[in-house]
Amino acid sequence: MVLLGSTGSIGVNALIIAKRFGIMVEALVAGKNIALLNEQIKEHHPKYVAISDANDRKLVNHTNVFVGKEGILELLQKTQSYLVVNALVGFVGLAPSIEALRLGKRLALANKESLVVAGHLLDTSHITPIDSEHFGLWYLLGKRPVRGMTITASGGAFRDTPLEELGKMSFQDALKHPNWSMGAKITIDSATMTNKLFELLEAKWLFGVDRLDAIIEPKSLIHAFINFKDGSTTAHLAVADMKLPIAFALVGEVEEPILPSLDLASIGSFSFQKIEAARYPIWEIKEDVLAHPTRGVVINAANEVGIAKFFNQEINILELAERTIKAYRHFEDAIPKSLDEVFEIDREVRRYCLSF
Ligand SMILES: NC(=O)C1=CN([C@@H]2O[C@H](COP(=O)(O)OP(=O)(O)OC[C@H]3O[C@@H](n4cnc5c(N)ncnc54)[C@H](OP(=O)(O)O)[C@@H]3O)[C@@H](O)[C@H]2O)C=CC1
Ligand SMILES: CC(=O)[C@@H](O)[C@H](O)COP(=O)(O)O
Ligand SMILES: [Mn+2]
Repeated sequence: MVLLGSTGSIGVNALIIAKRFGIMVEALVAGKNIALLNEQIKEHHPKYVAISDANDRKLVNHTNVFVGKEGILELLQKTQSYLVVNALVGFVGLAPSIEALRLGKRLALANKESLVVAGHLLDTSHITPIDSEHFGLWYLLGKRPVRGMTITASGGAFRDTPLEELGKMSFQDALKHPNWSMGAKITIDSATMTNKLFELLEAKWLFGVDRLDAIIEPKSLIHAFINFKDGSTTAHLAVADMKLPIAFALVGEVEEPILPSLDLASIGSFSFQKIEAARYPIWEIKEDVLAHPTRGVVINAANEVGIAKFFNQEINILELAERTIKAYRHFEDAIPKSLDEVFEIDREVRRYCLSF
């Protein structure tokens, strides 16, 4: 396989699964964590490697090193592997997703931003999602007609913070996810509920279902529900650990233990809460976004600019969502009809969001 984002939270888990199932690792792509990349090279012996920064090339213990965004595409073109795992974070993951699909490879996709910004332009029949909720939905789907789908949210780092204190919370506070250990960007998206908005779009493009919703389940043990036309609802439950969705994405069918079963008696109870826009302002536009799912590129670009500003302490977490909503309303006609237009709109929205 080819693994993009090998030094991240999903990347590290993907290598654990690859080792367990004897999957050959043909190429590794990382960003700035060269120390970990070197350890991975030593253990997995990839034929090709790519990194983000040319200055780090001399630090990499490998002779076939590609560099930068173009380098990732060149590396993909060299590889023979059918399976590409895209665990890059953010918009930077889109071009490699497009290239992997263009090359006829199967795309195991953790980089949900690819689907958020261009889901209507990608061939999802060649994509296997690596996301706990979408894995849950896929696991539950059978032949029976579906009425709707509901995914769960943890509520993120600020689910119990008094509303009047939200504006004072720091980037570091937002990184304290209650249940999952993940990279910084998705953890911030979880605190703002933008991750769940993205996941609704992801579900829309993957499953083609229009009735989509999300609900808070604070234990992150229930990941997804399917409401069938007949009135039945089924739920997918599993320990909060990405190794299960990753194993299925890498291996296909898995018939051996990946995670322990849940002990329902010790869990005792489940509770559910509505997602309120007072705590998660991004939720104000949820219905509109679901009615206009091709506008995800605007939300993503504004959100990425906003996260950088939140990190630099230029704005607080409520302003992050407000700015995204402002951009979403400003660019209401920005509907990409081609992949080129996705890149164009992304650039334009970033310029706009940096101007205020
Ligand atoms: N973590 C999770 O449990 C889940 C994650 N996802 C999605 O999976 C994706 C990855 O998330 P996660 O693993 O948490 O993120 P991390 O931040 O932990 O990892 C991101 C990876 O991408 C690499 N990277 C970032 N920018 C570049 C670049 N310009 N060039 C090359 N490599 C780059 C990083 O390299 P380095 O660290 O070396 O700089 C790292 O290997 C995201 O889209 C996220 O939404 C989805 C569901 C669950
Ligand atoms: C592990 C995973 O799939 C994440 O996307 C998770 O859903 C994030 O947690 P939240 O439910 O807090 O967004
Ligand atoms: Mn998820």
